[in-house]
Amino acid sequence: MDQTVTDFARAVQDILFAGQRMDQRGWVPATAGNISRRLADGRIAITRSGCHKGFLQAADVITVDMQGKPHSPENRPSAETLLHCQIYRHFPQVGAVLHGHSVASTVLSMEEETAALTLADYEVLKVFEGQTTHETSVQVPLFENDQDIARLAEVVEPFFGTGMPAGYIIRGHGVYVWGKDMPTALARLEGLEFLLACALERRKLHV
Ligand SMILES: CSCCC(=O)C(=O)COP(=O)(O)O
Ligand SMILES: [Zn+2]
Repeated sequence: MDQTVTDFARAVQDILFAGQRMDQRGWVPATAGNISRRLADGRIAITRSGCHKGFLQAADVITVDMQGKPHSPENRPSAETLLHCQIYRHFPQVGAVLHGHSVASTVLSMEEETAALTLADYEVLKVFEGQTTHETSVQVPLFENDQDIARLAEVVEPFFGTGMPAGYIIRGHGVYVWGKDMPTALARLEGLEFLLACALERRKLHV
């Protein structure tokens, strides 16, 4: 079989699996969230806008170019496609991007008054690249939500230069994470969501 076809078919399987996994964990309620995978030929495979991520069909995965333009004009890619493309442009080694709307990321990002969530002293911090001990802290940047995704991307843009080890959160909206491939991105998301759930539990204990 043609290599381009095989690569796209694998990307579709990766995206469907990720959607089911994220749905099982309660991170993509209703039609929330979006999922993408870089293809070997430079295109991006991404979820169609408005699909439930737990029940994705192969036809719900479409392709866009690095500027977010769909290859078939009748296809409407995720409303947040530009945020995926931005990550792929900044990190050539990134192969998959995930966006979810968990309770913990939504609530904590609305409650936190500073510009980042600090996650410190957790063993699971080691899920993030370069972390070898629990005696450390990771800053997850928080950005104001904006329905204008191009404008939101402009606000996020400068942070790529400063290193964003864990991903980022849009306030009251959800989290973005990425990895070299889909399993790595899913592991990062699982690690980050665990840490956010811990942080939320601790805040509840301390009220
Ligand atoms: C019901 S969630 C609102 C839109 C959103 O934030 C999201 O993640 C899903 O948008 P998409 O266009 O990718 O389906
Ligand atoms: Zn969203």
